[in-house]
Amino acid sequence: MTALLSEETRARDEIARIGASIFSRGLTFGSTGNISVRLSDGSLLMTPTNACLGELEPARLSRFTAEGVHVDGDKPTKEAFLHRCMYCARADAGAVVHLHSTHSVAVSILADVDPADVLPPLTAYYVMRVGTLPLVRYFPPGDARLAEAVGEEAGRHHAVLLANHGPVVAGKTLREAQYAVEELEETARLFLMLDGRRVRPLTADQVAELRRR
Ligand SMILES: O=C(CO)COP(=O)(O)O
Ligand SMILES: [Zn+2]
Repeated sequence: MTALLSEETRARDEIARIGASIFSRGLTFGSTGNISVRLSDGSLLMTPTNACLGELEPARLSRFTAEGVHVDGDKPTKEAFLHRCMYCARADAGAVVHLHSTHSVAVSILADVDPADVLPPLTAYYVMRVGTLPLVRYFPPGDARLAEAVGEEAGRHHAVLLANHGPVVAGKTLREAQYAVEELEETARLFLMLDGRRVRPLTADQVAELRRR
């Protein structure tokens, strides 16, 4: 019990710290975005709805039992079901981060991207931390159909891009999810910067070599 309590306390503090870091660097705005962590007993901590990621209070985070019952904290994010769909499909996921990071959102609005894999393999770190990125078709924020559509991709992909909305990324740890969503955002930025230029993405062999590691 003591070990579990300290695990929970640490997770609450980490959510607030990483939320503040994300917000202070302009990676999401206003009250957009949400973060969750799965504890070792299967219970979930989530950011409350309409909370600013820059000002999270560890004690007010929403907590769900492993069975999905909201037991304490403020009213949870409207994307709670979406986060749960990610965890259901990915047994190894320990955290999920959803942001409205500007360049990723911009790419989610482009008409001519490949919905099976939105961004090209521009850099090794993108391939290592994100890999492939399917576009999930548009549904309103918080809609059960959006969560279901994410759930359909989540078994094969830890990162997805919600059309006209933003990225959702799972990781084994919150750090891992944070680093992956930041890599996605920077790659989206590079992709937009390079628009109209001739580019030399990694070759299929180079991508395959990174995946074997
Ligand atoms: O990004 C958001 C919805 O997609 C923010 O919603 P919440 O404030 O309910 O977490
Ligand atoms: Zn959102």
